[in-house]
Amino acid sequence: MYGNEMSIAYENRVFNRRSGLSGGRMGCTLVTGFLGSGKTTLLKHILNHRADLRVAVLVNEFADSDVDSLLLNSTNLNASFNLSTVSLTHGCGCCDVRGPFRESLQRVVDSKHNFDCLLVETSGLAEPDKFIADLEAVGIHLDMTIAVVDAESLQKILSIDIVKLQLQHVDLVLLNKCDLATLGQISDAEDIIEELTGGAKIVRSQFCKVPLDLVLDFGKIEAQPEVKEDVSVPAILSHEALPKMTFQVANIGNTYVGVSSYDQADDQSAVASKKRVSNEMQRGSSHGESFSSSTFESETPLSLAVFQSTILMSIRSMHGLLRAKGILWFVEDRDSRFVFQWSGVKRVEAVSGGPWESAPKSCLVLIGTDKSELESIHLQLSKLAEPHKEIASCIGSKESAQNFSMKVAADGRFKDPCLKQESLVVFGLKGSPSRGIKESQLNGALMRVVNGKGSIFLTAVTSGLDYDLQILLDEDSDPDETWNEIRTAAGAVISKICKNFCPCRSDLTAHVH
Ligand SMILES: Nc1nc2c(ncn2[C@@H]2O[C@H](COP(=O)(O)OP(=O)(O)OP(=O)(O)O)[C@@H](O)[C@H]2O)c(=O)[nH]1
Repeated sequence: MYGNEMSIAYENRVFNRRSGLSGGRMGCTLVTGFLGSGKTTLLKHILNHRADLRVAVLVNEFADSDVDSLLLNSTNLNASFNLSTVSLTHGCGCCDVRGPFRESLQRVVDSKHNFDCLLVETSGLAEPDKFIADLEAVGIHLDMTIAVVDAESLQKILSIDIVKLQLQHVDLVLLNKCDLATLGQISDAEDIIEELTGGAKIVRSQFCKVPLDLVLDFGKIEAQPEVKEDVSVPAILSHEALPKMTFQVANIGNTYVGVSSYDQADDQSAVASKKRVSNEMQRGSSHGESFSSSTFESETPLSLAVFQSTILMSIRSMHGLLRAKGILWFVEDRDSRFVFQWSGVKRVEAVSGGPWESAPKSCLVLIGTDKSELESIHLQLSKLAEPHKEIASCIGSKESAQNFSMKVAADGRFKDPCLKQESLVVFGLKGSPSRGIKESQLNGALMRVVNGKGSIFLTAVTSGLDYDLQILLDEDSDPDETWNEIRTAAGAVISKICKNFCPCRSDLTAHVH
């Protein structure tokens, strides 16, 4: 825990609780912000640094899959807190006042855990105001509403009405992803936010790393009496958002494909507030009249080679795609569970944090404005996941991979590369922990820069402090071109990170080179 993350008010609260002083209403921090801005990242940051604070978390998801719970790894998280996880399905916090959202809130209030505070992550397409009545109804006090904003992409998404609505009644704006944005983008975003919020506090952040007393109102967290832990009560409730209309379901072997969407014209059961959001979207969006989400699930591993050469290419060419996220299982690296993220200005990440803890499967959610684009990706994914495709899928090129490895090995800024599965090269820039440069910073940034250009798809595998990148050289890959692109991107990343994080830049640059 960082020294400055806990305020005196927090310490007082812990002291009071330990002294058995009873308290009043539970406080809530409502986290809003457009799709992919960094809301879950903020939640993870708070949970990782919460010390002994009893935090209940409620996640409201637009898609009909419980993917945020997977990405938050809530089962593990709760296990480490000695708590159980409950996933809630159906209903919507922002549209159904008597639905599961209020029930979940009531469960948090009634919980024997005596939570100190509640965090609610709204879906990236929800209006935060809609949650307030429910909080009040169950006796939870709204301490603050925080909007997380992607500094790099704010200007591009301003035409979407919900982006502006989400900024209307907030107390604090985390201007996030400042590592990706230029100084010009950051200051333009600050001007826009100031105008839209009427002067809310704005704090710049990278990966939402901010002191906890900025985002939790410790002053208002009342002292709660200590109680015996009841592990049957959840700390993290993953709450799926909108009742969906399924318009296509295919069943191929063990692969289940469902496309669902929220479409006002189709969904007569939508309640008034949801309809209003949709109508406002219609007016504000240049694409179609509503948002759609599609969920792909497969218990057959996908070919990484085909995924990068066809699916990713198609995804990149989609005009209406706003967000993609999920867990991927690849034939070429069966042991790794890749978390796939597509957000903001076509930023793509696929990071594996370790092996599978349950039966491997892929689950990918796409959210966008063009239903037909989503359907088309669906079809491609379902073909890719057909069991007989698995054998034919290893189409990497050993020769190209060896050629590429030799080039990496000759560049002193990189660690020694190795080959995995013949055509999969594992490589990465060297970090320098003693000088404050982490492998994860360098290689994470390198992955984002290279993947952002669109012709190469890097995945990352992490273990402890190690952060390796993987590239699959397929039959069409030109090792020289590939290496040139990665080498150039590496130079840019090193220079930016050295410039941002260390005053004695020349020293660090010399070391890394
Ligand atoms: N480079 C960079 N990436 C970030 C930062 N904050 C978050 N991300 C990445 O952005 C992606 C989306 O972050 P999430 O926290 O899942 O965003 P979200 O708002 O919860 O997304 P939805 O729930 O789908 O609306 C992930 O790949 C994060 O790792 C940041 O400050 N810099």
